[in-house]
Amino acid sequence: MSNPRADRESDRTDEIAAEQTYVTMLYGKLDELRRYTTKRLTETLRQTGGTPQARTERDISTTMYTDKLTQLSAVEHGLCFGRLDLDGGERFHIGRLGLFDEDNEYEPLLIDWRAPAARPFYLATAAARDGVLRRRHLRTRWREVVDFEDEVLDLDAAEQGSDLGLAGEATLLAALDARRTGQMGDIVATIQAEQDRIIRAGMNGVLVVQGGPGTGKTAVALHRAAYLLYTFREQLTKRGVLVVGPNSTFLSYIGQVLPSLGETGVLLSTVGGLFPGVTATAEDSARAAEIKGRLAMVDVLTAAVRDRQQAPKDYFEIIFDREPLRIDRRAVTQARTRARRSRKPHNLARRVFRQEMLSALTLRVADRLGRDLLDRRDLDEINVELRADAGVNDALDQLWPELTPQELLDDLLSSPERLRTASRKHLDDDERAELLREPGADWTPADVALLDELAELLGEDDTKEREERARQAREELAYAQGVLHIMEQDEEIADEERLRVSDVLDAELLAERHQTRSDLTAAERAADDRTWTFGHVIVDEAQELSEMAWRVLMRRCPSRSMTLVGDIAQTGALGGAGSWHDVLSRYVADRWKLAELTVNYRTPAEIMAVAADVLDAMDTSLEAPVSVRTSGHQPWLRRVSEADLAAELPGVVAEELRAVGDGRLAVLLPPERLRELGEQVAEAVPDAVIGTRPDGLESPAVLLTVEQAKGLEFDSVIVVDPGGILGESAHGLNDLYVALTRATQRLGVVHTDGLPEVLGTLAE
Ligand SMILES: Nc1ncnc2c1ncn2[C@@H]1O[C@H](COP(=O)(O)OP(=O)(O)OP(=O)(O)O)[C@@H](O)[C@H]1O
Repeated sequence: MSNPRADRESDRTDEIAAEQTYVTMLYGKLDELRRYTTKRLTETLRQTGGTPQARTERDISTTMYTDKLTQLSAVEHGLCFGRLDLDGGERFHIGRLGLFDEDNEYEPLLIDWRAPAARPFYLATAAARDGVLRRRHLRTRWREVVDFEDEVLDLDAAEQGSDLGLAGEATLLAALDARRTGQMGDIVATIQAEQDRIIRAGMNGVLVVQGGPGTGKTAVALHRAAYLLYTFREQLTKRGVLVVGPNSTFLSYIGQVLPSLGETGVLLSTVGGLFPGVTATAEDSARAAEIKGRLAMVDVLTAAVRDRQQAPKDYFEIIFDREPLRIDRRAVTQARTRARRSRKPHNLARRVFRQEMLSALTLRVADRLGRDLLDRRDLDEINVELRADAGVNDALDQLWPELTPQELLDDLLSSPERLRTASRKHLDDDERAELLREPGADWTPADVALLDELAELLGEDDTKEREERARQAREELAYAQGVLHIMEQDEEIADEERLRVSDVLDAELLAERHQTRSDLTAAERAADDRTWTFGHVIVDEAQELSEMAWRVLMRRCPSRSMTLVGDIAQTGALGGAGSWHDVLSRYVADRWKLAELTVNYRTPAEIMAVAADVLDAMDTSLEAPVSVRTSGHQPWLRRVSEADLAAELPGVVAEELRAVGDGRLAVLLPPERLRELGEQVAEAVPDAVIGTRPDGLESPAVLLTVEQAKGLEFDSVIVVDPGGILGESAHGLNDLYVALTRATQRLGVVHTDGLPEVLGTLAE
């Protein structure tokens, strides 16, 4: 008698075996491609000499083969993760890159997840099948197929499906339930339809992706970068893609996603990292950051620059040609007005100022000598002498100095006098006091936006740099000629018949070899160039950016091809966004599109029920995203007296660490408490570290402020002193909402005095 269950098992085993054969063939193809690419790269690297064109071609090939190899090694895990069975009996396997059969008219063996043909894998539903009969999710471990999940797209099945219309539900839930590693993973195998529509949206214009916590905004933003690079490769490889995140911890959390998708040509940065040569290592108070982020700072900085364009009260004298030469207010203000009217930035307008002043001083000297006796040539000579005179130059430098953004901002923020003059109309005494700092103090992220603004206001007179670069190039060429000459002499002595060095290597090429920058990617070049403009800019946690930070980003993206992802309900920064309209109207009026994500893939329903009350208290019109799953763990609540908190918290943390097993735990505290308690917990619990350390996210337990935890997730979270988090800033409710929604499995709340009302459900 046949046993239906055993039959099903054996069918399944056969199917897995068939898939294994196919997947093994794909890996064979991948290995072959790797060998071929390595060989071509080695051959290219071995070549030398040739025409400039041949060298350029070689450079291009080297970059191409290197990129290809990087891509081929990135797709090793989960190379093939899906299959589509279509109406006509056709079948496609879907994977991390496209593979073709060269022996069979380049028939596709594996379809890149970004190719149009792969789209139904993410979008097809029983109600809108798009020719798809069955969608198969393959689960693999290394190169082995371990299981699969089939979805037959017929309407009966649709009726039994989940309300959220999830694709590959079992595979998705398995991915969501997995332990977190401290590094974000990619989601290519389980992208959901609402996410796919955003990932593949057109590249032009500004797209805002608004979504609650855990809706996959970060994941979508990164997959969109990979999609755009695939689809608009040529355009974007030249200009590069910039992905902006809120802090360096977040950047290291997401750092592996794009490389795992085979994409390396993306610059990941904070706004604070966008000014070459400046590293923002200091921190502002929340209030100082808010003040520095205000749009009014443009006027303050403009005034600060004007303040450096000085005129004497009446006059002053310098010695020229052994006689006093008077520089009076009228001549200076006239030259200053002309220079300002040129509308050039300060350092470029300086040339106009100097020319005007030198002309005025020439006439003054001519008067001294008797102007009637002098002709044009005499006047020119005087002008040249004045220009070369150290005393004259010193005087002109004082009146209109050449300035760097760093010098000017440092002077401004460390001088009560200068700051008062520049900000008289815009800041009050308290606000100015908040900004004052020691001269030479380290830069903060908010300073960087000011430096960038100043770089625009000051401009850069790069005449000298250009001359210097030309001089260096000439020197390198001369050096290379010299080297070749010496080598040739040696060779002539050694062997007259041998091929001469100059036959294979010319001086220009040798000089070029000294220049190491030619093979940099667009992203690498962009990182060193403040004026670089990107092909596309993606901003994560975009709600946190200040007005001044937006100006930095808009400058980097004049085409306004941007994807901005965030959640207005999670705004924590005092100067952050209250609405997307407020942020964008200044730059693109109402020409931006909004896409929304509504399903929460991170936070289980038990935790979301608690967080939803906080959202409701913030704004009753906001809707919490719907959780895709429950975890089976009810959030817990612990009351500890204020006096016992320091003594008891390490025990609470240790107990939760045991409960979470090999998962990761975050302890979130108000900033004041973190300083107080952090060290104590870290000392008492060996597995716990304070979060800003580089290994923070990798360790079993990490202590963070809410701001530091923004965008991150953990298997378990303990929120300490919710009342303190609420009271910390005007955005206390937003911060508490962020804190509560970081966990994928478990949540605990430790409070000291009365439990805040918004967390009432926890006590029930
Ligand atoms: N389609 C998906 N398949 C598998 N995992 C997913 C999917 N979408 C999202 N996730 C997972 O859900 C978690 C939350 O995603 P993500 O961090 O991108 O959300 P977010 O909207 O940026 O959250 P927040 O606003 O709280 O920072 C991540 O672990 C992500 O990998």
